[in-house]
Amino acid sequence: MLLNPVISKLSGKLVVLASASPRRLEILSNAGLRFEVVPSWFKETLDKSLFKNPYDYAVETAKQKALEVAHRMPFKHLKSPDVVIGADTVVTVDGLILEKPTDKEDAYRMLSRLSGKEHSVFTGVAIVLCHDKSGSDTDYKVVDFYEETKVKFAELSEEMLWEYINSGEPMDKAGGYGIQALGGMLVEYVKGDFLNVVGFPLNHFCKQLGLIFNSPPESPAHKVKRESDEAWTLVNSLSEGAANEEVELLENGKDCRMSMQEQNVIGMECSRQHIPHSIISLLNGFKASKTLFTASKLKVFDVLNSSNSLTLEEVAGQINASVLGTERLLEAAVSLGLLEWVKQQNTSVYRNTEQASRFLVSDSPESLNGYILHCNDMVWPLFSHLENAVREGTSQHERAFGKKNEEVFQDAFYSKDEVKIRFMDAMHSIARVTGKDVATAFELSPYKTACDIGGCTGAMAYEFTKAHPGLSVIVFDLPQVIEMRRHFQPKETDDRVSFVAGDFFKDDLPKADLYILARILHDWSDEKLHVLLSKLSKMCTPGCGLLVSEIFLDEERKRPSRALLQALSMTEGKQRSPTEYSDVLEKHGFTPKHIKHTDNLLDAMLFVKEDPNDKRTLLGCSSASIETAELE
Ligand SMILES: C[S@@+](CC[C@H](N)C(=O)[O-])C[C@H]1O[C@@H](n2cnc3c(N)ncnc32)[C@H](O)[C@@H]1O
Repeated sequence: MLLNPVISKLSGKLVVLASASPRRLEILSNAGLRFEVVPSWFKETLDKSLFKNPYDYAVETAKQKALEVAHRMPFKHLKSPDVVIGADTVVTVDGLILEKPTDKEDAYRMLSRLSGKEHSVFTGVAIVLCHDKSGSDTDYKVVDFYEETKVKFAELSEEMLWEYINSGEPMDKAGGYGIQALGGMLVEYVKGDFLNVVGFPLNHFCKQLGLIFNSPPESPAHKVKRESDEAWTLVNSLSEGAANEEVELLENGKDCRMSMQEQNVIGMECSRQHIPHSIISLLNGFKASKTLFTASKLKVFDVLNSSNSLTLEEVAGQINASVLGTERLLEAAVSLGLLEWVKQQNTSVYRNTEQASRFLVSDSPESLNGYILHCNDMVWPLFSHLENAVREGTSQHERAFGKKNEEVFQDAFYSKDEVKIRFMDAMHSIARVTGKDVATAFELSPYKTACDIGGCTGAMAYEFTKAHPGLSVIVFDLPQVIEMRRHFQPKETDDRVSFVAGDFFKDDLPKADLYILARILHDWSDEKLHVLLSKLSKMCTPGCGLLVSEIFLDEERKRPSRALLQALSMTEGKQRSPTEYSDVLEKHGFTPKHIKHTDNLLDAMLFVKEDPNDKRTLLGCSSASIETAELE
């Protein structure tokens, strides 16, 4: 277990990431770190001219971001973090520091400066260690560092620059590009840590953690305790300067001493007997999911939300469960970072973590509760028959629910009102959280009327009208769904959203100049897609748009695993890559124009209906942009 333990050394501590960047969040959570996100309120307004070097500026900004959160949390969040991580990434070229572009013109200026040249990307990182001295008094120790990576851009043509700027990707990124997505196509080479360019130098960070948490050698009496502590190995092995030092590896009760050089020579002799962390996570993954589902179903997060904090007995009383069972559930939830267990005066109480308050409490604006209950009641029983699903290549609906499932939606989801509301709630919760990113993925001002095909509760449609003041949206869905839509009406309704009932395979579709297909196409086979797409193709005049939002597989169909795992319980649908979607859509005259990976569950692709007699520019999209989309 050589990779993860330095991170797991932090388990049990309240670690906070003082950054809203989804890329930093992804890098750190992929590394196995458990943390809460509390975006810093520190404004990035330090006077750059006061800093001798660009990295001094990035480090100071990172430090101020982290300290602001460390100081704020005890008062605003009523809890004290143990460790706060701040980071700031800047790009430097020609002696200038480039941060995030303020608008498209600014992005253009930045990217033209980078064109054809090598530049440096610096990420400053600050790790604030908070130590409670007594009562309200806290000591802060700051460890900071920076990492530099050099990146060379290819020569960028004007069309390429604007194509990239219009994709929307540059706007929230230092230097105006994201190397992990479309921006990767602009890059000729990278010298140094790639993740540093993405926004967080993971390797350097782990080394610093190793240094911070590397305790001095202890007496043999302490070693016995350490045998169960996986964290020990990496804390030592990642310590900076440890290359020639003796490190201690305690594996399965054996104490092997060797230098770091020896470890390299004899390979993983000592660590071979460790089960890889990824396999342990998989072995326990279903237990963790079911813990989340059960806590949601028993309304643990709701009762804690209404009282802020409760003792074990109080939670058990409110959720109407045994004290012993509740204790096990709450302890497991604490270990998963869903709850906190804190001492208050003479008692210990449970509280929701920041993330649980945002995403797990059923009436919070970003609640995923509907989707979680759908996973528990609908997806979980299907997955318990996975072996049969694989053997037979069919949906296991009949085995799981005792009923045939000939028409996916009508039979599985809409046969009973209770099940229908649960399914709609699941769609609603995901659409509310992802809708804004999908709605703002592309410049849509040429379109005035849109139709959200299979738009369910209208949650996505409301995000589109919010984002595009000139757009009105018709939500088209099955009659059984439309009749229930009032259950999900938002507080502020919008006259520009209207609802039409119908079957998209059989009935006429409303006329619009943009059609939205969010999480629709993956549900159907290629044959059914052709039925729907030929109807859409007939409705569309040249220039009409078609926005597909799905989880896109990569071209090798290897990732993301959440899409491939979802496919395991599908009835007749399948997950597809951008090229696979393009292939199907192009057969119906829709040309791919732009793609956006939103970093927020759903990706999006914009297609435009071509005039069969005129393959040239439509709606301001040049043929160069078509090529870019095809390359994707
Ligand atoms: C997976 S949900 C996606 C909902 C919504 N677009 C979203 O992203 O939240 C699929 C939607 O398609 C609708 N649907 C399925 N078959 C349909 C049909 N034949 N005609 C109209 N709507 C249909 C379902 O009722 C459901 O609302």
